[in-house]
Amino acid sequence: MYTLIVEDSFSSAHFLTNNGEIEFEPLHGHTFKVSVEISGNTLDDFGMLIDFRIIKKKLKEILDIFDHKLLNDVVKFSPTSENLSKYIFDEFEKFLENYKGIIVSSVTVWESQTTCAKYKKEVSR
Ligand SMILES: Nc1nc2c(c(=O)[nH]1)N=C([C@H](O)[C@H](O)COP(=O)(O)OP(=O)(O)OP(=O)(O)O)CN2
Ligand SMILES: [Zn+2]
Repeated sequence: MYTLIVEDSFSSAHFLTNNGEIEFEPLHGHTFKVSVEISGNTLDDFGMLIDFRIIKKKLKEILDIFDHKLLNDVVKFSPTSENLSKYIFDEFEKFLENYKGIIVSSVTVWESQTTCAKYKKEVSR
């Protein structure tokens, strides 16, 4: 299996919420780093799983929704790294429906240099 990894970042403000109620921490900002892993078994005639440029463009399109925004205004869930990684994963999964044999295997959202959340789907047997 081949795996591609594409990274990008966005800068946003957020505060965490608990069932819609503002959590203990005040409004603050991060430069979030996002890493997307795309996997598949078969290369095309160019020797590519999928062109990096296609993944970079889609990732930027998704992250532009968040960039320089208050995340709480953009999404309906509490904007934790976990929830953001699942949101980005789901967007990529929808996008890759058009590309046979290529899946998004994980999305990692780094909130700082030392903390991140990764979302990947359980493989059901
Ligand atoms: N599992 C998660 N825990 C926390 C998240 C999250 O998304 N998932 N987010 C936060 C806060 O957004 C906060 O930004 C992080 O807090 P903290 O780790 O305390 O970071 P600080 O930079 O403020 O603290 P340092 O001591 O400078 O590292 C909290 N938890
Ligand atoms: Zn934060």
